[in-house]
Amino acid sequence: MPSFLSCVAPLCRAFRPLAIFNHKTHRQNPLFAALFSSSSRPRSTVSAERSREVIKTKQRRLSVIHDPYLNRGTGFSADERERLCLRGLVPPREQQLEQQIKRVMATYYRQRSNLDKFQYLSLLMDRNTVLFYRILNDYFPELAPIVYTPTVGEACQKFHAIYRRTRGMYFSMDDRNHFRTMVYNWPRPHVDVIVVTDGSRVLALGDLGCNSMNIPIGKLALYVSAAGLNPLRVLPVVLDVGTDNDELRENSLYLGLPKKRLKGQAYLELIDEWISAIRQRWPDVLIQFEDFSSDVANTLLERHRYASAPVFNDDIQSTGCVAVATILSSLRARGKPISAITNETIVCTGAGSAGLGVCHAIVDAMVDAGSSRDEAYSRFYVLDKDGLLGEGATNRVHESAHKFIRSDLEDGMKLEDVVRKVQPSILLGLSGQGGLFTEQIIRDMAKFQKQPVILPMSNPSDASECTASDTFRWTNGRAIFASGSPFNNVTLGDGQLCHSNQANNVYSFPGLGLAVTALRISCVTDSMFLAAAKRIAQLLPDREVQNGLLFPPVKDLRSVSAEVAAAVGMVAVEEGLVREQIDDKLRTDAKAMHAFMHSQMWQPKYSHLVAEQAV
Ligand SMILES: NC(=O)C1=CN([C@@H]2O[C@H](COP(=O)(O)OP(=O)(O)OC[C@H]3O[C@@H](n4cnc5c(N)ncnc54)[C@H](O)[C@@H]3O)[C@@H](O)[C@H]2O)C=CC1
Ligand SMILES: CC(=O)C(=O)O
Ligand SMILES: [Mg+2]
Repeated sequence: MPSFLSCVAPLCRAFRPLAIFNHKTHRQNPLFAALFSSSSRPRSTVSAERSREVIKTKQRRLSVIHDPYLNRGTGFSADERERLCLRGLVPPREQQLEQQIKRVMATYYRQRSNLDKFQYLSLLMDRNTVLFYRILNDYFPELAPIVYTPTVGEACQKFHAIYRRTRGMYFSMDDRNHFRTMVYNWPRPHVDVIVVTDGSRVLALGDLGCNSMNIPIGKLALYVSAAGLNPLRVLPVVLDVGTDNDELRENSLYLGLPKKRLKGQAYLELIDEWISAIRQRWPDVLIQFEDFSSDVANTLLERHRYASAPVFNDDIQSTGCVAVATILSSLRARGKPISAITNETIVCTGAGSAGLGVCHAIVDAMVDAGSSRDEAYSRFYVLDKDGLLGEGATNRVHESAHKFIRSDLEDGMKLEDVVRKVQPSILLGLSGQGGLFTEQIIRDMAKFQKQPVILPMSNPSDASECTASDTFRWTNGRAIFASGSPFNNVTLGDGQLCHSNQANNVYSFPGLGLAVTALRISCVTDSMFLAAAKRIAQLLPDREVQNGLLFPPVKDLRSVSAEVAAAVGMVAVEEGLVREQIDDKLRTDAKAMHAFMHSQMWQPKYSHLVAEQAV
């Protein structure tokens, strides 16, 4: 029997010329109406109310302690100890979360390296879900660089060497034709978000094959911590389609298939089979494509974004969102209206999926601010490893780069020459090349612009095109700076405090996931990301923005995510993509939507464990 995907995919591909999702056209189309309104979940009306959580369990004794979601370590109450048969299995004195946090953090600080800290936190995550997320929330600015970029990069590189126990699911090319049964091996009935990678481009570290599992795990930890997704309902996935990383493939400790990467039609069919299997068990689940190399990232997004909803690519779309937010906020910092985005001159180094995703998102923002699409494209100068994309670049770049090809400048022109020639207001780094923005280039930027906007967005830290301290020194503190991985703020010799912002997609994807889950949004559209970007750019008062702080610090990510979720939710209502039945107040009142998103967040606290009778 032909699969659902094989039936609808050719029809959906016919709609691809609509590169920017036109929701009105799509809604009027019966095919899309059917796709986006179908659901296997029973409908219930959602309001801002939320009931207090009680967990019922049939488990007893050590199986309670060995289940990280039920385990409270020393924190079981007397009642729980009695009813769940835990007397004598844990030390006698009951402790509160605060005391547990104190002990865990003291041990954390004794870890010698960042990788040791990463491992220690992974073990905690395996042991006690609530304690892990409470600590991640309370110490977010300190711990995020460990569970996420930059340390997660090192943890991926060494995954085969430090592996301890499994988390998430692996679908390998040897499992083809079994995906539909394999999905039922996942023990939890509900999944809201899947982050999936094939490990073909992990940060700027290249092809890490099956070692990439820590990326989906890390991203999902951020979904839980930064937006309150339920940790029981997230699933990290690696598609092991081989690796072209010879060193890994030849290492006997490597845990993926020691085979070369699957390519071409066979690769696309494997992804089709996987998505179809996932949709069969969890029709509504949000699928986030993560760290797919640029040769497949766009193809996969276009193939699945309308055929299998909801799907998005984090590196293309959420990175675009945070870049637009950064630029809009930088306009406020420069004392300009945000509509002045149409006048920016942008040099972007990197024409991969992230670089082009960012450039296309900025084009959309310029069009939204009143520019024509052609005028918007003309504001860009995009470079790849061979220099400026001029007329000779047509054959070497992905078709999504064609609109950015310049006919007025020489193909392959060097970055320093481009900067001198066009005197950009914004310099974007999505090249993965650490140190690409040299002293000369940054000093030139500062010559041409009173407040040059310098955005080295590549990860991890070593791949950053420049550092915060160099940038502020070379511009005498005049630059507006945001990087992909975190840098400390910088105090210059004269005592001036310069803010280092983090332009990372963590500001957007968690909130998007919260909205999609809470409202059962059927399709992720580019207008949702634009609305989120505009919201993020307005979160801080003028006073702070004018001091160079572009958006709230990462410690406030939960409130940022609620704002993002509310913005996404309002767009979804307008576009007719909400499948949950919601009351009228939520449809019309942005404040109610915001309160609702807050109310939907999972909180890391010990809810009451109730012993259910085993049958
Ligand atoms: N801050 C954030 O939230 C995010 C950052 N990124 C980062 O963006 C970077 C790029 O990601 P992808 O586009 O997926 O990678 P990619 O490897 O597909 O693209 C890299 C691009 O940089 C170009 N390049 C290489 N050397 C260059 C040079 N000397 N000058 C100009 N261009 C050069 C390449 O030709 C290619 O076009 C990675 O470091 C990734 O970690 C990606 C997603 C989100
Ligand atoms: C942040 C991210 O998604 C990346 O560097 O790939
Ligand atoms: Mg990524």
